[in-house]
Amino acid sequence: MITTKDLTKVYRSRGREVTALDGVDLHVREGEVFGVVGTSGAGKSTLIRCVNMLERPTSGSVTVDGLELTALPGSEHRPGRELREARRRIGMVFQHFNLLSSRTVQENVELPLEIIGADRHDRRRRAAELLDLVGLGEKARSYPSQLSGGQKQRVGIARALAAEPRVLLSDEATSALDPETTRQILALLRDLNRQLGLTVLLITHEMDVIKSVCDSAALMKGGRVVESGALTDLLADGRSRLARDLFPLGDFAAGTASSAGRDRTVLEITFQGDAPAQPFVSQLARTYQIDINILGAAVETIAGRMVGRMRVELPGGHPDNVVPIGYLREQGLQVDVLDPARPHPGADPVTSANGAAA
Ligand SMILES: Nc1ncnc2c1ncn2[C@@H]1O[C@H](COP(=O)(O)OP(=O)(O)OP(=O)(O)O)[C@@H](O)[C@H]1O
Repeated sequence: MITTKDLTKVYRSRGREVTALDGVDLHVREGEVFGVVGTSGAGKSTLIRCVNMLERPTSGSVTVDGLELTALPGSEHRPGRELREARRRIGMVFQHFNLLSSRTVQENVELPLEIIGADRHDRRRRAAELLDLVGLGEKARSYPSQLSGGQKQRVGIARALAAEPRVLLSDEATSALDPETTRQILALLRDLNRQLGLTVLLITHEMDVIKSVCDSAALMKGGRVVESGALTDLLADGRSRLARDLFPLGDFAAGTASSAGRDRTVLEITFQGDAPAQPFVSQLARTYQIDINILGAAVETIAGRMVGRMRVELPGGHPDNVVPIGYLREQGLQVDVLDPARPHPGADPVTSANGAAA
């Protein structure tokens, strides 16, 4: 639904050049919620602004719903007719809502319809429908200053949907909201994605946003996408940095004090879906008559799916445990053997669960 190929954006100001995007390839499938995460300055805002051509990329292509926007004439400030029409089919939600304070809620939602010349009756009907859809039917005559942050963002979402877009872009839509309101707005985005078949591309610096609402994600760093994919695939990849940030196990020691100096093997076992139903630790202990030390465990719901991770210690070195490790893998579990000297595979997280830079 959205594809960028080798997208670059170089800003030039006062003789300096800043490469904000450095060859970004992104593919967002129709009907999915796709999150782009990364620390400040990674290029997320530039990417989303290039997707709807609020910024014209320096090179590369952007295709949305089968139309190559980069091939359409016009600059970012003076887009041609085709580009203006294509942009209307892309809704955009902003961090600071961008509502007009002199207009009522209803009039804010009607604005995109006024611009495309819809008649008054249709505008009113459509705005009323959208306000009901976002749960704000009774606030139609209020002004933005009379609304809470969450309500303002609901108006922003209703306005973004006015021209019936197939794609919704969200630029840090929940960053200015408290955690409970964030949860409600993300749930609304998810509902709209499902009810309307809307494809959603959102950018965020918060891993929790990715975890609670996205089907797929990309991690950006220094203007590049360093990793991307469906969350379930990323979580099944022991080397995925995104997976590790999405689901940190915590700072469990790679080994215990009692085992210090002794030969041991530390495993990290990741399970998804039905796999946790199996009592694999006790089965392993019984089958191979070994004592298993559990160093840490956590279970989370990510992309609507239960995912668990457990760190265990087995007696003996890696060569002694090849058979038990093979047994676990045969059960459909993902098993990573940790290096005791470097206990966190794929370490060097770029964001933490609460979004702070690491
Ligand atoms: N209009 C501009 N002119 C010059 N440089 C810019 C401009 N906009 C962004 N940049 C630079 O491009 C880089 C990427 O910025 P961008 O805003 O896309 O990052 P971001 O990941 O969205 O960061 P944040 O989370 O802080 O918004 C940064 O180095 C930034 O300073």
